This record gives sequence, C-alpha cells and structure tokens, in this order.
Amino acid sequence: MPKPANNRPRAESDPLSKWLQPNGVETPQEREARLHQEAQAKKISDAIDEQLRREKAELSKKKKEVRILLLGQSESGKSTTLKQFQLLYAPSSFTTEAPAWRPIIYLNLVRSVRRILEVITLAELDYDYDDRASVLSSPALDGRRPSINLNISDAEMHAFSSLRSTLSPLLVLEDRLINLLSDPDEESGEATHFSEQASPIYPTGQNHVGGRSKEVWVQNGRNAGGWKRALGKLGRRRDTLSSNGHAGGTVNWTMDPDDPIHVLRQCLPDMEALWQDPRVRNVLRARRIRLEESPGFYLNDMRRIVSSSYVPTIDDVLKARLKTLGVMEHRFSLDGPMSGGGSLFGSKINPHAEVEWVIYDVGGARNQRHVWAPFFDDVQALIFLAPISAFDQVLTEDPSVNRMEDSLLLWKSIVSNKLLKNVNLVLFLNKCDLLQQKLEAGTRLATYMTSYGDRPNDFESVSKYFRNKFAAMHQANTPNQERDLYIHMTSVVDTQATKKIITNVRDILLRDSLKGTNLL
Ligand SMILES: Nc1nc2c(ncn2[C@@H]2O[C@H](COP(=O)(O)OP(=O)(O)OP(=O)(O)O)[C@@H](O)[C@H]2O)c(=O)[nH]1
Ligand SMILES: [Mg+2]
Repeated sequence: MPKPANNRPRAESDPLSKWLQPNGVETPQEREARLHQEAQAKKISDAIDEQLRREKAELSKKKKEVRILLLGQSESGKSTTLKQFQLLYAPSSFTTEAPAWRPIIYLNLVRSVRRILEVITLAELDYDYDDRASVLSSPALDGRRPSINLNISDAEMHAFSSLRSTLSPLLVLEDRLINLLSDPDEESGEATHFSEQASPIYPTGQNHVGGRSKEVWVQNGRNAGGWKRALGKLGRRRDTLSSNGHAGGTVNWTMDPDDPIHVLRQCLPDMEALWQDPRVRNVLRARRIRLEESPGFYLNDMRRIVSSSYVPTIDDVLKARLKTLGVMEHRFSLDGPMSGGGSLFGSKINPHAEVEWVIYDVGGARNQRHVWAPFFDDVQALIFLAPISAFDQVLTEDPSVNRMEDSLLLWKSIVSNKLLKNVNLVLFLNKCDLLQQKLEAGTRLATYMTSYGDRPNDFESVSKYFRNKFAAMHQANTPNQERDLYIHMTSVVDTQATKKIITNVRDILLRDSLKGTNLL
C-alpha cells in the first residue's frame, strides 16, 4: 500500500483519517490513544513496504538476463542475425517495422544501378582498370594485373552513354533518399547518417557517377532506430493509404507525389534494360564484379519493388544493407517453447522465471571496434560472425586487407582475450550460400589462401577447412581450455535454417547461463 506523502491530506474516504487527524479538543488520554494508533498504522505500513521490497527483489532475482554480444567485421551479418532474433522472439515488431525498410531497399537498388553505371563509365573511358580488390588480396597473383579485353564497340559505348543519361534521375534520387534517411533525432539520441568513403575498387571519380560511395548507417539506438521515423516522411499523407487504413490495408505509394517511387517507376524500363543487357553483363564479368553476391542486391526484384503497393517481405528486410555504427542494444523476452518440448537437457525450466535476451549489435568496421571492449566483462555469450565467402574480397575501410585475413586476426584477438575467458563462444561461419555460389562459379580458394594447396575446391572441403582453421585457432589461443566452442555453418538470410540454429544456441546459452542458479 503506498504511503501518503507527509504534506498531503488523507482522502475523506480513508478510514484511518478520523483516527489520524487531531480535532483540537482531544484529552491527554485521547492524544495518547491517537499517537498509539498512529504508531500502529506506521508499523503496518512499514511492514507492507518491506514485504513489497522483498517481493520485488525476489522477482528481479528470478528475471534472468542473458547478455549476448554480436561481433565480427563489417558486413559479416551481425545485424542480419539480430533481425532473425527479432523475427523469432518479437515477430510482431518485425512485421510492424518492415515498411520502414522500403527507403533503405530503394537506396540499395539505386546503388546497385549506380555501381553498374560507374563500371560502364570506366569502360567507356577505357580506364586502365586494375582490379585492386583481387590483386591486393591474392598472393598467388603476386601483384600482376589480370588482363582484360572488353571488346566494346563504339556503338555499344554510345548505347551505354544514352542509358546513363536516361538513368541520371536515379543519382539525384540517391541523394534525396540519403537526406530522407538522415534524420537525426535529438530527443532519443538516435540518428541515421551517411558517410562518404573511398570505394575499395574505384578511384575517386572524375564526374558525377565517379567512384565515391555514400554509405547510410544507423547509430546509437536503444531500440528502434531514428531512421525508422524517417518513414513517417514517406507515406504520411493520408491519401497514400487505402480507405482500409494502414494496418492490413493496401497502400498505394503513388498517391504521394513526393514519394521516391515515381522516379523509380519512371526509370524502371531503363534499369531493366541496363541489368538485362548482355554487354553490361560482359563488362561486369570482365571486371570480376558479382553484384548478385554484394549486400543489398535487389536488381532481380526491381519490378516487384517498385510496384505501387510494395511492402518489404521478410526476405527483403533480411537482405537490406544498413551499416551499424556504435552499439545498438536490443531486448527480447524469452517466451518461445524450448526445443525438446520444454525440457532443457533433461532439466525443467522454472516456469516462473522470466528470461530476457539482451543483444548488443556493434559496428564491425575497423574504426568501430574500439567500442567493443567495454562490453567484454558484462556479457555471458558472444556470437562471432566470420563470412567465409569473403576470401577473395578486401575490407571497404582498408582495401589493402583481405577480408578473410581480417576475420582470422579478429577471431584470434577475441579467443585469446582474458576478459572473455569465461564467456560462451558461438562461431557462425556465415555466408555459406555465397561461398557455395562462388566455388561453383569457379573461384579457387587456393588463389587467395595458398595454404589451402591442392585440396578439392568444393563446398564441403572448403567449409571443413575453415571450420578446422577457426577451431584450431581457438584451441591454440584460448586462456580457458575448458571452454566449449560451438561452431555453426550459417547463411543468416535463410530464415528456416537460422531459426533452428538460434534455438539451439539459445538452449546452450540458457543451460550454461542458468547453471548454478535455481532456475533449472
Ligand atoms: N547471401 C547472404 N547475405 C548475407 C548473409 N549474411 C548477411 N548478408 C547480407 O550482408 C549484408 C551485410 O550484413 P549486415 O548484417 O548488415 O552486416 P553487419 O555485420 O551488421 O555489418 P556492420 O553493421 O557494418 O558491422 C546485408 O545486406 C545482409 O543481407 C548470408 O549469410 N548470405
Ligand atoms: Mg550491422
């Protein structure tokens, strides 16, 4: 029962009030009786307060937090893994947020188109192309330039030029989308921004389609990012929505004259022509650019994406690329059924225990890694993502560094870290789908990692090689030989497969985290 504030009179209806209010004509005996009553009332109130305090402490003891840190280089799939957690443990918030990804998806699409335009511009200029990404990351090439003969005729170049000019409104749209998404929200401290950084492949451009890449990023959100509010700028007009209303109703983005969809629809035939053009494909192939494998690839879905009633699907959201800066904290209640029908390795979870996942998603780029350490002594588990398809790629932030080399070094520093000695380690060898595609397309691992030697270049052998390599590195460097390492081969854009893995990880982490408490 809450105690009344000292300066606040009790309500007339309070049955204690007539006993507690001196009436000014009380006798010494009456006064003594009143003081006695007051003392009794205070005793009761204090006892109730104490009981409440004990119950609260008991409850918070029962409410167990499992704190997990997602680590790995930029583009390794940390935020995508987080989306999978959200899909599993907070599906309604995932669905609610899905429309907010629409401008990001548009931006991803526009950037793919811009990338093609850059490539054909370079071809047009007969640029003495040096595939730095491959050369720098490939010891076997030993700095030699791959020889490329584009064989592009004047007529073809002319066709490219005209496509480039009909698609130029997309470049203006790109800036508009970036401005739209850069929505600093001072109240919440959340913001979406973009940065310009030198592209790993192209030198600084000589013209408006030149090679500087603008990257949109999200920063410092305690829950949903401020960029999601940017969506309010799109579709705010009431006539954008059908008479059914927004929830469950059909949207029609074309009703809003300011919506980016108009430019996209206007450019759709030329975007399709560009992407379907066999000469463009040839140029891309010659440059060894596989857009299909790059983050935020929607070129094969553009017709669907620019439809007037487009709402991003689960797969679209999982594929969207939005870089993380800083640390994002997300909380999920653990309320799904345990795998194995409520039983965890033969133990029953206390049904009264509330468990909350606290997941920290961090920025993985090199200049972001200094913010990781403060979390090391406060987490129970760490999920490290290493994209094993990236053996032939370089870091965006430092094109002199091979991505796989960076992942291995990062892994080594994590497994040897003494602060993390007792932290559960889960390793996701991620982007297995892309690895498979890459190997099937003929890219040889041994070209980039000479230590692979003449072993078979198939998915099974290559993935086993990486699994052993990462496991051996843990074994050789861990300060805690007792620690188990859980390794999963993942494609975190695959919802069904990832669901199974997350459930399995959850069971293991819960078992370890709750061991020694009275929760199991
Ligand atoms: N095909 C495929 N794409 C993936 C996979 N995992 C992640 N991606 C894509 O890779 C891109 C980068 O993933 P993110 O989750 O944003 O990477 P991140 O580790 O959070 O990157 P930072 O925020 O920069 O540290 C996104 O477009 C994802 O959809 C995968 O297993 N397969
Ligand atoms: Mg991220």
